Amino acid sequence: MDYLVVALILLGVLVLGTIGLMVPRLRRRPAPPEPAQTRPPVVVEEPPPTEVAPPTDVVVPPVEIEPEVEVAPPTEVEVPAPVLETPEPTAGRLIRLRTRLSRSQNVFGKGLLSLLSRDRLDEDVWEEIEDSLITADVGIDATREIVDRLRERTRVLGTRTATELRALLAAELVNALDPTLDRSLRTAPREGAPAVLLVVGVNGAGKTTTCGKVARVLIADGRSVVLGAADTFRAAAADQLATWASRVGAEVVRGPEAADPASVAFDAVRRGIDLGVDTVLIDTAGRLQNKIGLMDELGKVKRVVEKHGPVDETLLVLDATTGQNGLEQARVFTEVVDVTGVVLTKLDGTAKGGIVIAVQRKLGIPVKLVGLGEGPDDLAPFEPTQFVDALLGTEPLGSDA
Ligand SMILES: Nc1nc2c(ncn2[C@@H]2O[C@H](COP(=O)(O)OP(=O)(O)OP(=O)(O)O)[C@@H](O)[C@H]2O)c(=O)[nH]1
Repeated sequence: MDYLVVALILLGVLVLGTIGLMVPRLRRRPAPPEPAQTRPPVVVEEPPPTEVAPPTDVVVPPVEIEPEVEVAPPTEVEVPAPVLETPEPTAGRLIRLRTRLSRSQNVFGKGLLSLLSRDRLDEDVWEEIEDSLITADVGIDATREIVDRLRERTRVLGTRTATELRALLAAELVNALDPTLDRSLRTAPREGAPAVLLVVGVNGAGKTTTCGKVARVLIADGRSVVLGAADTFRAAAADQLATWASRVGAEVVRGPEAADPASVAFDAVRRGIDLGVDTVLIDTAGRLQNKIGLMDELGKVKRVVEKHGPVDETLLVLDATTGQNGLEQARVFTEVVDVTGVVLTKLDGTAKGGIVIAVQRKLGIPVKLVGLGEGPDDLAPFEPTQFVDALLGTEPLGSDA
């Protein structure tokens, strides 16, 4: 019996031992792998108890939901085109500028008319009339002719009233300006090639300004233009020309500083041909020391340009304020190049409008354009009748003004 009890105890110990061995193993197997804890355990301190505020009515502002912004597809940024000026049409410009001309010629005109209003036209009065004309730069020869004719007609016609005398004087002045001369500018293209205009004259006479103004005149009349900056002597001249051109959307051909003027002129004409424009205007330098230098330079410009075709017009720019002295200088140009027309500038700045008559007589070349101010449109086609009327400061008689 004792053996049986001992055996049962042993069996019980064995069973319990086996269970004891199995349980830890079973427990360990399904346990998920513990994350590796490297930090030391954090001790969380309990916050001190806070007083809880009694609940209040919280006004929640309405949430504005922004409408979805439509993002436009990227567009190309448009650079605003430069605002081009619209030059005034040339028709009637002299009439518009008449006030300016009358103002500058006020003394001359008024003086003449008051002489003609005298009761008796004796020798002294005729002498005074002569002096007035000479002072106004009409020139001695032209003055004598004008006064002689006027005296003769007054005598023959028995003219006495101031109005009649004024009309006779105006007629003589117009006659001295030879209204039959062709004053048109040859600016129309020929056989598909642009007309070429050379602009020459002494330094400071207003060549660059005139080129700019003529370009505007042409553009106003519906023509297309290329400008050639062949005044390479004065660097600012090309910039000046470029400014004029940009205002009306014309192109300028310019060379590097001190470039050969002839090569710039040649390139300008070629560009004009390539673009198919109507007219190419070439600004030249005037600062030439002597006739030989002038001949060399202008002669070369002309020769080189003529490789493309003939020069249609050579405009001589003359400063009216330089009077008879300017005329002498101008004559040199006419000996060097074949001048086809005169542009008389700065007539607004002199009381000596009679220079127009002297210029035509001495040079034998028609005045085609007159400059009456620094403004862009202060250039007008020359018209003898309107000019004389403005010169005498009276209302035009029998003109279409
Ligand atoms: N009052 C007045 N000024 C004018 C007129 N024409 C030109 N001028 C002025 O005369 C000055 C000389 O003009 P430019 O065109 O530079 O003369 P330029 O002959 O080209 O001179 P260079 O290039 O030095 O040979 C400028 O200040 C013009 O504004 C005009 O009809 N009236």
